[in-house]
Amino acid sequence: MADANDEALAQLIAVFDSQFSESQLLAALARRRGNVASTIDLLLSQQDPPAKRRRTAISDFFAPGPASTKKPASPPPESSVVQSSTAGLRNAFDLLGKKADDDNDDDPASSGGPPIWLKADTISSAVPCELFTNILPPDLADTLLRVLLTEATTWRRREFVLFDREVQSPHATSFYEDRTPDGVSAADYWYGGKREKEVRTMPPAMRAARDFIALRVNERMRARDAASPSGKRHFAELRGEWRPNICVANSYRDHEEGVGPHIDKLTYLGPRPTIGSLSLGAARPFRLRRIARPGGAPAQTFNVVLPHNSLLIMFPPTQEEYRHSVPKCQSSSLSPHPISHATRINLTFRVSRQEYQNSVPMCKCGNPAELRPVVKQEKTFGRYFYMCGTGGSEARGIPAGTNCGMFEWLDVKAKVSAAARNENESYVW
Ligand SMILES: O=C(O)CCC(=O)C(=O)O
Ligand SMILES: [Fe+2]
Repeated sequence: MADANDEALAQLIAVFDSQFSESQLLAALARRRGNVASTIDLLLSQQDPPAKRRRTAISDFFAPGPASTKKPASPPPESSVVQSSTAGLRNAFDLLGKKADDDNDDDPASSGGPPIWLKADTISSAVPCELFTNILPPDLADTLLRVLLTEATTWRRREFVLFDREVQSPHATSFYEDRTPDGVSAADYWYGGKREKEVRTMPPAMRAARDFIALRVNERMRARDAASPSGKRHFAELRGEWRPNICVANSYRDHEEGVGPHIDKLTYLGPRPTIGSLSLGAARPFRLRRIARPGGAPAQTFNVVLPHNSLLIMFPPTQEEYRHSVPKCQSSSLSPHPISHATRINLTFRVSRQEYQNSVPMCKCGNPAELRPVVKQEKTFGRYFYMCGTGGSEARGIPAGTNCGMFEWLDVKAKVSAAARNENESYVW
């Protein structure tokens, strides 16, 4: 096979994972005379009768994202532990018939062994994560939980259509930022192709928690740098201090709620992010599923219970090699908390990197594209690409929820050199 074809094939596999065989991809590529964007359009149109499209993109819908603006959030209910939801809408887990602990998201042929249960003292030997219990002073953890239970009454549930029924995401979400003079701007925070208008300012208890978490994460990052074979961090990672300026908040009312398997969006974080995840309230299992890849380790499910006031640090390459989820679970697998009862709140602190945030390419819908890692293809493993975040644009004749076929490789080395040049310039200046 010619090199150009190889490259094109790799791009198609990066977009479609295993939805088409190699020969189908090559046939489509030949029909479109080697033009990758046009081949993507062709395959999307073949693959996607409307109902199918919804099904294939379902894990995206479960991933934290903005609520639809179709309906306003309902007014805060009386009890502070119940978040807003729109009466009458079913949660998407129910409609899919998701059973407790069901996480059948991967290729069944490569399902790996039985789930492995991890704890704080065993987790880092199995996955690129560390878990710390009692991370915050207990009073701060309880205060923050109370503050967030109140805030969560106005967090949003995403609404979308699944098998022609309107459903809600099985969790409520909001975004917070701590805007520093050179920090991220709320107005520019886009998610899933939509501008996120409701970015909130971190309340003081959240900032205080963030500071404790940053201390621990930086200490562990330095230790990992020192222990790495080169004694250095991977070149594509964030350089220097980990200063989280954005936070995604999620609330799960009870064991029936959760978030489906996903990889966090890398658009603002860049490749190989480190994410600090604080759990508050009810304790319940969190799941990491290693993605099977030819030439890589087989698929494998790992579970870990995340208790109140614990910090899970997801180091690289968690986002590149695993999907994570909070599966719907048995009520007996959830330990209620005296303040929040069955409700669990999670805060993921993240660093939005200027060099990524400020130069997101636009897709053909006119929306910022999404940055994703190649996860399954051995030849292009380690690379990243931008693609349409399934936004659509009525003005441009691209129906809402439709992928426009935009695809672009990220040149990580060029990005790193440009960032280094900028740093040097600021020293000279
Ligand atoms: O609730 C959790 O532990 C995970 C939340 C999550 O995956 C996310 O915010 O991306
Ligand atoms: Fe996530």
